[in-house]
Amino acid sequence: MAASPLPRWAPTPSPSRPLRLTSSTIVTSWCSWSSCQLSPIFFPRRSSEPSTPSPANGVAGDWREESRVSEVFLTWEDLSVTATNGRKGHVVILDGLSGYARPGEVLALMGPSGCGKTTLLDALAGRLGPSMKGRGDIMINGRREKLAFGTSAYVTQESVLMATLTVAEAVRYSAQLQLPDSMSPSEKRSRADDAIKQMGLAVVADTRIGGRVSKGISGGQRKRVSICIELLASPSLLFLDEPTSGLDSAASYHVMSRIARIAQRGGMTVVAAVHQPSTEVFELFHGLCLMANGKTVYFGPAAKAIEVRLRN
Ligand SMILES: Nc1ncnc2c1ncn2[C@@H]1O[C@H](COP(=O)(O)OP(=O)(O)OP(=O)(O)O)[C@@H](O)[C@H]1O
Repeated sequence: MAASPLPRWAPTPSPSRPLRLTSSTIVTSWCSWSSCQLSPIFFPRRSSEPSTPSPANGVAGDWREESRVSEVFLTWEDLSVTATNGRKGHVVILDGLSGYARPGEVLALMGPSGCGKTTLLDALAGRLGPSMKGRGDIMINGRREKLAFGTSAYVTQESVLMATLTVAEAVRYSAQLQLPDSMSPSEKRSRADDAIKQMGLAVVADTRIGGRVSKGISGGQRKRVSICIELLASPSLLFLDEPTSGLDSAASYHVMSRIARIAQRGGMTVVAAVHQPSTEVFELFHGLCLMANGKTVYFGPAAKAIEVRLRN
């Protein structure tokens, strides 16, 4: 069998399974944002949890049984990524990052262009390319486990949508293809229609998506269609790479507020790389991971980051 290009510790997708909480799932109790030590970096303390397998403590690093979880506490500890870069040898892209993302909350990854936001998202989502090598621990609910297929979704910067389809057609076709055979076509259609409503796309459901040649829905609506398609399988963990890039502040707010609301209602964990958000968008974030040169320079509540900045 060919070796997987993905790092051993990455949450790798696996064959389709229902999303249910199993007895093997440990739901760890974390300190609340407010009680955590602040700046420069803090890390959640776990309750009396069984020892977590990690290279550091010498426990075998093999994946345990797949977890089928309805809520995901995602943590990463001492996470580093290096890229093999021709003559230059190895380039360190991420250097010893630690952090976490919690159910019902949006964690924003911010920092200057090239600081490593997309690489961190890719590492957490198990999507590092073959030229990248990761080291460190990534844990799902306190354990190094595989995520069952459908538990996580990733929305990339570029949306790949067919210009000739209407919004409803695109989402319904995706539902027919993505959702399990155990669902009837009418259940799949109704799931698609619910997702369209949740993302505020009902008014443009019958409008063509459009493209460069034929004008269709707006850029913000297009972003929401891409996210809507990823939400069809009700993922517990959503990765978003620049969900607001190219949008004006009103459209950005519309996209992010929908995501924050869906996360809060459904206990979904969201990790989003975001560029220069407006104040209104920033206020939607629960957590902030501020990065520079592949390192974390602040990890904590987004609201506290402003206080820290004002104090210093
Ligand atoms: N395969 C690779 N080989 C070598 N260097 C790479 C590779 N992929 C990314 N990099 C470098 O790693 C750094 C981080 O890239 P990354 O895309 O994660 O940054 P980013 O913060 O998401 O940037 P942006 O905000 O511009 O999208 C950059 O300097 C980039 O050039």
